[in-house]
Amino acid sequence: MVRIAVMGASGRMGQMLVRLVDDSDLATLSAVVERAGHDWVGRDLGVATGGSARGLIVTDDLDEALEQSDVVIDFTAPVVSVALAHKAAAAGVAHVIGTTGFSAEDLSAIAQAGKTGRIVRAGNMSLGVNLLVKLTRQVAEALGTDYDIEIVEAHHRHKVDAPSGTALMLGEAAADGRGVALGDVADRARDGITGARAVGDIGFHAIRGGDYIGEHDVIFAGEGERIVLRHVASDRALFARGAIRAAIWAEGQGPGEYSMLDVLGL
Ligand SMILES: NC(=O)C1=CN([C@@H]2O[C@H](COP(=O)(O)OP(=O)(O)OC[C@H]3O[C@@H](n4cnc5c(N)ncnc54)[C@H](OP(=O)(O)O)[C@@H]3O)[C@@H](O)[C@H]2O)C=CC1
Ligand SMILES: O=C(O)C1=N[C@H](C(=O)O)C[C@H](O)C1
Repeated sequence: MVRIAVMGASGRMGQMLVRLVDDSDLATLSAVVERAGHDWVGRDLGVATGGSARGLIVTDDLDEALEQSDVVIDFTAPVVSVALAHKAAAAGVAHVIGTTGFSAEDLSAIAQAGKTGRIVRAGNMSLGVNLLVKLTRQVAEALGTDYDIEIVEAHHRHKVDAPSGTALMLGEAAADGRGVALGDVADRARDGITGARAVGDIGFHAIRGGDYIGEHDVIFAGEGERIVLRHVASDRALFARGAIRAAIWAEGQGPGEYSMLDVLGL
């Protein structure tokens, strides 16, 4: 059994992960972590989630949690995930990062931790989206810049980052298919007299509202036709299942920063 610690256990993804690790025949829940001062800290996890006591106390002691675990799964916030990447690497614990919204500096700090630690990081842990990443690359390469690429994503009202991690993965794949760097062609905020669309740009649009779980369209708009690649997530369990699969996979790997494409063999 792979011993899994869940970071940010009270969050939307944290609670889903706790449920699905409990259901897994291959993994066991070794620790649940929340930030210092959180009202779950020191409480039994079962009681904190509205059930009966189960003998697992929510902790803010990360060192102790890492000592008891083989892998830590982390869907929290960039500042938390960057610090944890280094701590987990030093403790010899694999780190699955689902957090999104990283800056370029954050990403290079995580890459640094991946020189000694084992990290799987993906802005989306679902099989469907990772397949869509492969398809987007392929279609972008086949069509070229006669087809304008626009990426539209929709998420719940609580989401704090835009574009979504998934939208950025899809944008990277499209740019890669065209042999360009996304940073050179991304158009992330149109407003006012923008001028006509520049050839080769990749546009991003973020809808925020209600209880959307996560929807992504990659639109290839040409003369006389449009191709739309779409993924709709209708259950957060999708992401949690992918993260647990990544945790079990990471346990057997050497140092490095891996993606879900590695985990899924895509
Ligand atoms: N890769 C993927 O497949 C997916 C990625 N995500 C990403 O995961 C992240 C979390 O999403 P979601 O669950 O909806 O967000 P939530 O806000 O519901 O959960 C985040 C959790 O992390 C906790 N947290 C914050 N700081 C710390 C800390 N120092 N130590 C431990 N826990 C901490 C928060 O506690 P508190 O509330 O007290 O601050 C909260 O419980 C986002 O970046 C989101 O984009 C989401 C779904 C799928
Ligand atoms: O914040 C979310 O909820 C999600 N975040 C990820 C992202 O930024 O793409 C993945 C999923 O779409 C849900």
